[in-house]
Amino acid sequence: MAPPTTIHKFESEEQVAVALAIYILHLSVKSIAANGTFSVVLSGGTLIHTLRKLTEPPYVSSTDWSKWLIFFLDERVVPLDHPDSNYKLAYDGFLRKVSIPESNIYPIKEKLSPEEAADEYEERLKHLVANGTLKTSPTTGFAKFDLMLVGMGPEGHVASLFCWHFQRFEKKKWVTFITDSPKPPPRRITFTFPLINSADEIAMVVTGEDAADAVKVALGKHYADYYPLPVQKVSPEGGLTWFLDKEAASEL
Ligand SMILES: O=C(O)[C@H](O)[C@@H](O)[C@H](O)[C@H](O)COP(=O)(O)O
Repeated sequence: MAPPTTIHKFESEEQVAVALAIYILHLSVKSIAANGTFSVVLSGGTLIHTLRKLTEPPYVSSTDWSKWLIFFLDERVVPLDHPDSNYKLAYDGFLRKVSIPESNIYPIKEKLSPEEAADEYEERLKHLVANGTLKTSPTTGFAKFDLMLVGMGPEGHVASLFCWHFQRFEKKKWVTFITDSPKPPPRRITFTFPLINSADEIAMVVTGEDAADAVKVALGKHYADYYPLPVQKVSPEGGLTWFLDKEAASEL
């Protein structure tokens, strides 16, 4: 059965940021009470800016940051201090402003090829499942994160799973790689759909008018028979919640 999908539309990106912070904090309290931790997967892109309210009062003091575990949905294979690094983006815009212990943050390993970096990240996730740090999905056997925060490109890509690129069809691997990403830089690693869809909760966070056409394809009523965009394959075991501003929702 398809998971429940909730669509929130807001007048402004500022309202998206506030609603997103409240939604995340609510989930953090629930997960920490249930598991003792809150495992969160971050995208790059505009999402990190939209997370800004979490770092500000009153939200910043409404969660136990020491229980958060941070992972990366996709990452550019560059040094962690490179301007293209999603880790650097997340660190500068979010992580350095809150008190998540460094040992709870899982960036990619540097100085590996894309293939090696993907394999190493997958092995690390499997180890965290084996030692009980991460939950596992009883249905798929993949790791089950409490929350994935997913952005979407204007042509409907999510993570580094792009239209017309085979990585979107991966069934077995947890993490794979791409060396010809149409969005620069070309060398990246990315979670696969089976891992993404094993999540408890996914928030699709999409703002700005560039995204409006793909939002219409993903959520509109008349496009179901066309070849699906990557974003249309997002279907987590738990809930799916869309956060849209007026511009992103303008074609709905
Ligand atoms: O490496 C990346 O670029 C991101 O992780 C990517 O998957 C991003 O989430 C989308 O491209 C949306 O990006 P925007 O929100 O900037 O459009």
